[in-house]
Amino acid sequence: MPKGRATSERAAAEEAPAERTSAERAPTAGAGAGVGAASVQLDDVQVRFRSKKRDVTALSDISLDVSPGEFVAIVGPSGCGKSTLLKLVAGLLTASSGEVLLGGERVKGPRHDIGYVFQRAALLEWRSALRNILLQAEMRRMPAARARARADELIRMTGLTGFEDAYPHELSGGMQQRVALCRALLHEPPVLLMDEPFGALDALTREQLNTELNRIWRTTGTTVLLVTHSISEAVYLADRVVVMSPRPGTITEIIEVGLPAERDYGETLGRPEFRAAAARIRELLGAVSAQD
Ligand SMILES: Nc1ncnc2c1ncn2[C@@H]1O[C@H](COP(=O)(O)OP(=O)(O)OP(=O)(O)O)[C@@H](O)[C@H]1O
Repeated sequence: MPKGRATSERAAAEEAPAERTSAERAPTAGAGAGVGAASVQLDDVQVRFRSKKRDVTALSDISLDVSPGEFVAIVGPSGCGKSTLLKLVAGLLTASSGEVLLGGERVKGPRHDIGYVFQRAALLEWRSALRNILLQAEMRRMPAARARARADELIRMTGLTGFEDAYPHELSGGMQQRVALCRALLHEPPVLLMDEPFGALDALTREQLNTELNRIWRTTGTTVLLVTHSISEAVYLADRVVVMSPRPGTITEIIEVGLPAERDYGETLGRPEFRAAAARIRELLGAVSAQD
């Protein structure tokens, strides 16, 4: 295999890269029934980026406790530090002050056990959908039979059956994002981090994927942190929505959505709890952001 290709394959798998600790195998408190989900805690976190040209405080006074199995959405104006917050949890960035804990353990460096999904699916074009998903297993040396069974299950859940041998260029944007989601979930991560995963999709595909993500979250029981610019996506999917202020990002308010875990899309959008939460978030964000 060419060297560049091997490096790209490693980088792609790193999106959701080893073994969970016993602390992370705590029972799931949320809606799901499945894998061990981890808690996430940020305690008085501040992040400053310093260079010769500028000194930017991206996050300030961030304290947040996410229970195992909980779904938390993060909304806020562009540049308020949402992606920075996810990178802290993944250990890709270190806080300037304060602490970040995953499953009760301090995050000291990149956490290869988590799942990460980005706006762009970042699939390897020379691998089929199934082989893109199984890349995760190869990098982790998961037993082949277990990996294949899990991949098949995720493929079924995401409606990709029949497209296992299709290459990325043969898949729609929504299907590519489904493959990225399967890859991120293959090793049953204790935490799934999603950074605007559906931002580049059309409204209808986004709705479908929201419904699938709600079902997958309930089935796997993993903890999810989702960054989104869509208020309705945040409220439809989350147990709680964290609303952030413009830079330096602080937490303005945390909204309890108060909806049952199982959510029919159309029915949920008409519910008073949904409308109340969405209205409050819109009010908090004011004119500064958010698509809907
Ligand atoms: N590696 C970095 N070096 C310097 N500054 C950075 C770095 N990463 C982020 N920043 C700055 O930190 C602030 C927060 O960035 P971040 O990407 O977290 O915002 P965001 O809320 O995710 O934005 P968007 O919604 O536009 O994606 C921005 O001002 C950005 O310029």
